[in-house]
Amino acid sequence: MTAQSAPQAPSPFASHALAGKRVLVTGGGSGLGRALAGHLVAHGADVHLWGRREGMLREAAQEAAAGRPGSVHVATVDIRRSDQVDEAMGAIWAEHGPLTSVFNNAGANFIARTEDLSPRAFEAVTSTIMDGSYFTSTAAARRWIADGLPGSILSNLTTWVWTGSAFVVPAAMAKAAVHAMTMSLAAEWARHRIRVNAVAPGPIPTDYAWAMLNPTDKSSSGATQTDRIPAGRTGTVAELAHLVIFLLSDACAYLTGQTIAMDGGQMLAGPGTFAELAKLTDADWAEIRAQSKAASAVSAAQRAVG
Ligand SMILES: CCCCCCCCCCC/C=C/C(=O)SCCNC(=O)CCNC(=O)[C@H](O)C(C)(C)COP(=O)(O)OP(=O)(O)OC[C@H]1O[C@@H](n2cnc3c(N)ncnc32)[C@H](O)[C@@H]1OP(=O)(O)O
Ligand SMILES: NC(=O)C1=CN([C@@H]2O[C@H](COP(=O)(O)OP(=O)(O)OC[C@H]3O[C@@H](n4cnc5c(N)ncnc54)[C@H](OP(=O)(O)O)[C@@H]3O)[C@@H](O)[C@H]2O)C=CC1
Repeated sequence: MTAQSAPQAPSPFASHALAGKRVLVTGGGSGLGRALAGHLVAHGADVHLWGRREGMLREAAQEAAAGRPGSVHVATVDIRRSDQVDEAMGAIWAEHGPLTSVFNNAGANFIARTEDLSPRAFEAVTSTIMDGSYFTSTAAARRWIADGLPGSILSNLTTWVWTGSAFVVPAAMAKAAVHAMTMSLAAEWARHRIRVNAVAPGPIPTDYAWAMLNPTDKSSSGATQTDRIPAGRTGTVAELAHLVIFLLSDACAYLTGQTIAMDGGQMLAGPGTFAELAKLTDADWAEIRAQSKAASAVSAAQRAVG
């Protein structure tokens, strides 16, 4: 299969689609969170970026706020620490006003044989994804509920929540836990007008994810190979941004409890399917048809009825 080039995917949304929204993006100093921040600002949102590296957060804010100075704010927060999360959330409420939306995007991951992982390695990954998403979501929601305000929580998961994945077991487990949180809190908090959803992107190359998931020339796998994706390419930040903007907007106020995959068909083209036959030529298919029809004719000739 030849790799397809990504379409430009212009935004289908008006530039005010997120006007009045104040969105927290965890893990906003790098990768997807950093790139998404610019799209959120371009659609009218004010954005708060959290992460542990102050320099990167400041650079990211400058980049994202280029079109609207003052629209992006940063704070250094380790989301594994509930005390830090609560203090930083309180500071947003006090200094900027209530958030409208939380995007649980921060993540930690690396490929490793599970039998080699130390307890600290397991915890480094699971606490970032699971505890961090829980602490951040509840710190915002407690305030929304107390203030009688609506809110929207969105988490950045992966298709491993449905398939699992070998060699990234702590991340697959923790993302599945956040998937469960998404469904559970959607039902619990709908009466407070708090929506809880998630996205599950397929591969969208970012520097750190690829350093962690495909670090050597022997570590390439179906998870990161373009030719194993039916769409023939990886996803783009713009495509993810459009889904995120829609889910954070008021256009889908009745949509809650859902995890939406956007992976070019990757998850559905696993090794137990025939998806790899997309590489066959017309001649290959003609030969396949001839062979299977011949086998069918033999079997038909042996039938006693019909
Ligand atoms: C099946 C269908 C296919 C689907 C395909 C989907 C395609 C792509 C999907 C991508 C999904 C998700 C990707 C990502 O999340 S990528 C994000 C990557 N970004 C990050 O990880 C950013 C944050 N990362 C970090 O902070 C660090 O990398 C780390 C996770 C290691 C945590 O750092 P921290 O400073 O907290 O921890 P330490 O360095 O002190 O280490 C803690 C213990 O962990 C051990 N360790 C660290 N690295 C490794 C390693 N590479 N292998 C094994 N063990 C490791 C370390 O030794 C410490 O343990 P000990 O004290 O016991 O030694
Ligand atoms: N790239 C891809 O193909 C895919 C990515 N995803 C998900 O998208 C998200 C972003 O990944 P990506 O942009 O690729 O990778 P990055 O490594 O660039 O992003 C991860 C971010 O999380 C932050 N982070 C990690 N630990 C903490 C912590 N304890 N407290 C606060 N922030 C933290 C990091 O900043 P710092 O280290 O400064 O704290 C970093 O900015 C992840 O959840 C990932 O699982 C999902 C599917 C596919």
